[in-house]
Amino acid sequence: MKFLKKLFAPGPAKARPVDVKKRFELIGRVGQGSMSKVWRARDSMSGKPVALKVLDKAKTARLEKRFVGLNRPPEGVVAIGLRHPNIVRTHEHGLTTDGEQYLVMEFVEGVGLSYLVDRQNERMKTNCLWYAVQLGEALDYLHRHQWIHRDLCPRNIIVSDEDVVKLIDFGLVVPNTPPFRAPGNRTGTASYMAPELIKRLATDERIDIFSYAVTVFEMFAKQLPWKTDQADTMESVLQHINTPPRDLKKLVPGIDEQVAATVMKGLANDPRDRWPTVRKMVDDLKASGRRLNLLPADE
Ligand SMILES: Nc1ncnc2c1ncn2[C@@H]1O[C@H](COP(=O)(O)OP(=O)(O)OP(=O)(O)O)[C@@H](O)[C@H]1O
Repeated sequence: MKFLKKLFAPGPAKARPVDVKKRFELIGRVGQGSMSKVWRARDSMSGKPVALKVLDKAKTARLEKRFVGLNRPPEGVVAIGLRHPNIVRTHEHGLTTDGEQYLVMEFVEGVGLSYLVDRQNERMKTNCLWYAVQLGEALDYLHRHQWIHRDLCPRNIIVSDEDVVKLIDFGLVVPNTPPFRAPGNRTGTASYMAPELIKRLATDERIDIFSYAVTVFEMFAKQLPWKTDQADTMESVLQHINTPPRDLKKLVPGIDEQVAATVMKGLANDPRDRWPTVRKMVDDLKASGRRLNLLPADE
């Protein structure tokens, strides 16, 4: 309850809207997400390089309609409170003079996890398990702080030049409270959505465990657990929702049996058959990592 009170307590007096074009030197666009524009920028107040994310007003309003009456905290409010080495640090959030939400973040120099999944280069092969563990730590942090991410997938993850995994997008995060766990909308990315979410049943943090397992499966195999000729749509996902996933061990012949089994358990159709917590799944991956000598010495 304390958490809820804090979350919905009236905030400090509203900050003034910011004219981002005046305040920031926009060096170049780095990303076009489906909901926003992101720039590499320099903050004229601090002189520091930052990532500036400006959310599309119309698209954000459409998304908010899906949570009407639930008082969902906006992305900036969620992001500003997160402090974890595997979560991008948000320094500031607010409204632009055009009425758009903006976030100022640390700029992560690196590549998208989607790129590494696709390339399957030496770097990816050597670090795959280590990246998976780091991502799991970020998710465990979110769950311990009573959030459900709802959109975990390679598109929302950057791997820094120092091989540090950073979760970057909190646009669909919801509090892990009864109103948000009730059956309802299907926001997220279709191929990573848990069956209970697709079937519009009650959900909880185990939907993230499913998305995490799909992501890790893809990191090892380059392919999704379910074969599909079609794009990432709800229709194609509905076609395979009741069929078992492909066996990671068969798709990636050299993979360690325990690692493969850990990932497959995260993909169980019934959430009760999945890992009960992401902590348990990450600890299992970590134990394999230590046995196989695939983690840094201090892990
Ligand atoms: N802090 C950051 N540092 C460097 N690049 C970033 C940062 N944040 C975002 N980006 C880049 O901007 C892109 C879009 O960001 P993000 O995923 O947060 O936007 P979005 O509109 O919520 O996207 P979507 O809804 O499609 O997932 C990312 O894929 C990444 O390339």
